Amino acid sequence: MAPKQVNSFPSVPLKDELDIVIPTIRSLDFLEVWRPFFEPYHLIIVQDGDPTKVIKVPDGFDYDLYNRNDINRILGPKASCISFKDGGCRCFGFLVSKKKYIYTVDDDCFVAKDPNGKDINTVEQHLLNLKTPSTPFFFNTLYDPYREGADFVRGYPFSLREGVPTAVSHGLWLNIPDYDAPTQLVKPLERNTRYVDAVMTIPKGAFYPMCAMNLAFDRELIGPAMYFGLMGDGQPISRYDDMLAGWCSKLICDHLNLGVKTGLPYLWHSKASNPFVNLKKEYKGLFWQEEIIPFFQTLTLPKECDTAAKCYVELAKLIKEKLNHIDPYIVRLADAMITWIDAWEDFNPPAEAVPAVANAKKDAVPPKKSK
Ligand SMILES: O=c1ccn([C@@H]2O[C@H](COP(=O)(O)OP(=O)(O)O[C@H]3O[C@@H](CO)[C@H](O)[C@H]3O)[C@@H](O)[C@H]2O)c(=O)[nH]1
Ligand SMILES: [Mn+2]
Repeated sequence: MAPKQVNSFPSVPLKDELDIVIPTIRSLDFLEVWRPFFEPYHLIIVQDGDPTKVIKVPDGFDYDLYNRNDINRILGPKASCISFKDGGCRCFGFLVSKKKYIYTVDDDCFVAKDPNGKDINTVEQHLLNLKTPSTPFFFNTLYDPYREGADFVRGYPFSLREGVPTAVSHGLWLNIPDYDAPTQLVKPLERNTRYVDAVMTIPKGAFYPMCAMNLAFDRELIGPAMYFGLMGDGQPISRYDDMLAGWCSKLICDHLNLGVKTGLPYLWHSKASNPFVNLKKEYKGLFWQEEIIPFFQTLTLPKECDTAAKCYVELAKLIKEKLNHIDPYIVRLADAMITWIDAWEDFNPPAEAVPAVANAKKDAVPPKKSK
């Protein structure tokens, strides 16, 4: 029985281990309030919308900024799998990063305070979540057993106390909650004021609505599954970018015995997007999901799928085969999932790839600009 890991916050920023990916179609002024926590890290900014618009990055940050022209130049025909005019474009940042961990955050999210009035360093908490094990096979009723001041409760099998590696850390939001359009419409003034001091592993076999506003993950474990789909311009659906990635990544985490955590850290979500615009963007998802989610709930991947990429390719095939009756879009989506994996492997060659070829491809990506 392995000694229980007692976790403490990483003492220094782990800038060599983590990139921060920000999709934006507006402004990056929000970075000012995050400076104490974000400045040590490399930012990958994915500028959506009009590439001729100049989006200013506040001085002092180390960043690469990619607009649509860069994405097209770098990916060539494979750029077709990256959404345009939807926050899902952020997954381009996941593709080009070279770091083990990714933290992705929206540009209308700010630093929240904990009940003691202390500013919450979301990066630190996410790293802690990712660096400590998950417990998907048996629920610990005292929540995260690896946390200071907690442990496994009586009756928790000792054979399961080592836990499994954590692949995803899903943070939450105070103020504007991530509601769908119908809920936003009927509860326009509702604000989330409840700070729940807990981190929980989402049990194996359970799915969840993954929101990308405050999300971190281990690229090496689950990166290939973090594709944010074909959304926005020219597509029949939007605002289901992170939902798709959530369903796919959770199925694959369950298959590979990896963990997904939700809860701390919180951030402050400031902007309520227009519920009528959102309804138009997401309405197909509201009814498609009633069929898509049971598909994921009843799916078993073959045991030969022993990496996230292999699982993802198999999943794309099954989606194309089993869900194409929903809408012709599903076929395009499944094809785009394969294109994504092709692009992923151009930048992140599988271990068995020929080093010479892999290096040539990897070096073909000059960033647009960095400081
Ligand atoms: O066309 C676009 C629209 C937005 N973005 C960037 O994406 C994020 C989120 O945008 P926004 O805050 O307007 O969206 P919300 O309604 O608050 O939240 C949705 O976004 C996803 C979570 O991230 C999910 O779909 C919903 O929860 C901002 O950074 C925008 O700048 C974009 O790049 N292109
Ligand atoms: Mn928002």
